[in-house]
Amino acid sequence: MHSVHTVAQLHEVLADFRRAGDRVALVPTMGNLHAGHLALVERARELADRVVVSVFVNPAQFAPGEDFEEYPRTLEADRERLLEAGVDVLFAPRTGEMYPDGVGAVTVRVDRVTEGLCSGTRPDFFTGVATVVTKLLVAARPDWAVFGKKDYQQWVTVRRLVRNLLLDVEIEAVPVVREEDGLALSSRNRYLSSAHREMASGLYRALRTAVRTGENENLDARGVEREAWTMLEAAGLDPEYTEVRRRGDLETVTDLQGPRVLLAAAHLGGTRLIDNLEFGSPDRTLEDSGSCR
Ligand SMILES: Nc1ncnc2c1ncn2[C@@H]1O[C@H](COP(=O)(O)OP(=O)(O)OP(=O)(O)O)[C@@H](O)[C@H]1O
Ligand SMILES: CC(C)(CO)[C@@H](O)C(=O)[O-]
Ligand code: BAL
Repeated sequence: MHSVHTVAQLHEVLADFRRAGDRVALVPTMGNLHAGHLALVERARELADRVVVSVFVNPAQFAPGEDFEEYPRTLEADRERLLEAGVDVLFAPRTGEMYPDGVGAVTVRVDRVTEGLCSGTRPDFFTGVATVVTKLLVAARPDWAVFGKKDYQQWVTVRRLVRNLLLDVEIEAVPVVREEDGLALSSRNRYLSSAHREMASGLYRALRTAVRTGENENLDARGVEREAWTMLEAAGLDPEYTEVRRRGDLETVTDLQGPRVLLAAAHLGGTRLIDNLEFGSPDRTLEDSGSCR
């Protein structure tokens, strides 16, 4: 496995792959790798001849007061896991490499799909993500880039970004990987105390129960959201949002007729958790074509 830290080194390695006719998939991460990330790597290996994983804790997506400093940085352990997983290139740039003229010198802003949901408490988050993902795609020029549906609004944002910047890359999504009790794997789970870790499975339970109740009792979207909110509070979590949107493009909806996703964020102690559950009828056009507003 090549371990590279600069864009010039990355280009050198990629040029060799291209000369051999190999196709490349990129998996962007912030490191502290777990089985969720490895599912992305596995999908990337199915798609492409060569897999590049980036590990970069992107300062632009953290607001002042968020956990940029504390975010777990475990590059040596990450390197070992990627080697075992058969990854070809680990790209771990320093901040100056990604932001030569400083964070904020150039930004990429995606509108509409970034409104509401996680933007409610993290208003600049998706601009930070869109900016760094654009840079990573330009640096690596992959044929595919693979994202997790755990960060659902991020995935939709990236699809809209790629479509509207006319970037020649396919965005591939991987379903949420969960612990046995249903908690979505996330690097931030390690912030949870053991008592809160037990309570954290209440997030996915609330989503499942709310969807089931909505379908059984013919609730509308607002009814499902209220149900999820109540379930979260009953499980001892502090809800930030619970929202039903159209699956795949996050259009706002009032009813449950068609492809839907219930998304939620909730707090436990100082830890913020997000999760989502897709439901309703399948809509291949929304999910496969990258169609966005
Ligand atoms: N449980 C999971 N299932 C599927 N994909 C995941 C999961 N966890 C993370 N990913 C995906 O891995 C990629 C990198 O995510 P990231 O490095 O931020 O990990 P994370 O565990 O989500 O960390 P954080 O706690 O910061 O949100 C993203 O595309 C994200 O959606
Ligand atoms: C996509 C990403 C790597 C951009 O920093 C990050 O938001 C993440 O890990 O989900
Ligand atoms: N997994 C998304 C990155 C973040 O929350 O900062």
